Amino acid sequence: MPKGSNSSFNSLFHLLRGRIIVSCQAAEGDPLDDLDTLTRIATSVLRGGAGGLRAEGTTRIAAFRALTQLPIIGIIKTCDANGDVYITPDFRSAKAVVDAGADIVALDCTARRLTAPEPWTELIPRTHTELRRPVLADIASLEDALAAERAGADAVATTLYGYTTETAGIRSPSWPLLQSLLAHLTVPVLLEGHITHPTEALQALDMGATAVVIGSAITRPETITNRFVQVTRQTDIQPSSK
Ligand SMILES: CC(=O)N[C@H](C=O)[C@@H](O)[C@H](O)[C@H](O)COP(=O)(O)O
Repeated sequence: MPKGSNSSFNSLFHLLRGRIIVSCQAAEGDPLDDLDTLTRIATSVLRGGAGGLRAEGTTRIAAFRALTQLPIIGIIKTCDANGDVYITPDFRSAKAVVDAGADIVALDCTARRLTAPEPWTELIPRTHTELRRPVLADIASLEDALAAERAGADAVATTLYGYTTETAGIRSPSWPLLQSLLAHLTVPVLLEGHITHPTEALQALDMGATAVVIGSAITRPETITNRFVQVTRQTDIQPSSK
C-alpha cells in the first residue's frame, strides 16, 4: 500500500469503511497479557471477519503485522501515577509504532495533552511528514475532535470518552457525541469504546460512522463473564423446587 500522501491516508480509512476493527489488547497483569495468546486472539478475530486491528506495543504490532495486510492501528499506552491513560504521547512512541509495522498511528488528542512537552498539535504534522503515516485522533469530546481536525488529524475515534476528568467513569457509548462529531467534522469518525452488543455497532454505522473499534466485548473473557455475573446476581432467582 503506498504510504505518505493524503490520498493514500484517505484510502486506508476508505478500506475500513463499514468494518469492525478489533482492539486486541490485555492490561498488565491480565492472564491474557502474553504475546502468543494475543497473537492467537488476533488470528481468531481475523478469521471472524475483522476489517482491521488495533494493537498496543511494538512486539504485538510486529506480531500482528505478520498475520495480515489489513490496516493496523498502532499505539503505545502509558499510565501516570493516578492511573490516567495516555495514548502514544510523544514522537518516540509514534516512531516505534510505525517501525513495528502499524499503518495508522493513534495519538491522544485530548485537551489535557495540549500542555504536554510534546503536544499533539506538533505530533500530528511530524507523524505525517517524518513517519508518512495517517493519524487517528483519540478524543473525548467534540472540542478535542474539532481541534484535532484543525491540526490535521486524518480521522477521529471516541476512544478516550470515559477516560478524561470530564467524562470519568462513563462506560457506555455516547450517541449524542457521535452525532455531533458526524455533524461537525469532515474527516472519518470511528466509534470506539464501551460497545457491548452488535446492535450498537450497527447503530453507529447506520448513523454514519466510518467504522467501529471493539475491544473488551470480543477479546476479554474476564469482562464478558463479569457482565453475565452482574446481570444474573441482580435477578432475584427463586431456588428450583426440584
Ligand atoms: C482507554 C483505552 O486505553 N482504550 C484502549 C485503546 O486502545 C483499549 O484498551 C480499548 O480496548 C479500546 O479502546 C476499545 O475499547 P473497549 O475495550 O471499551 O471496546
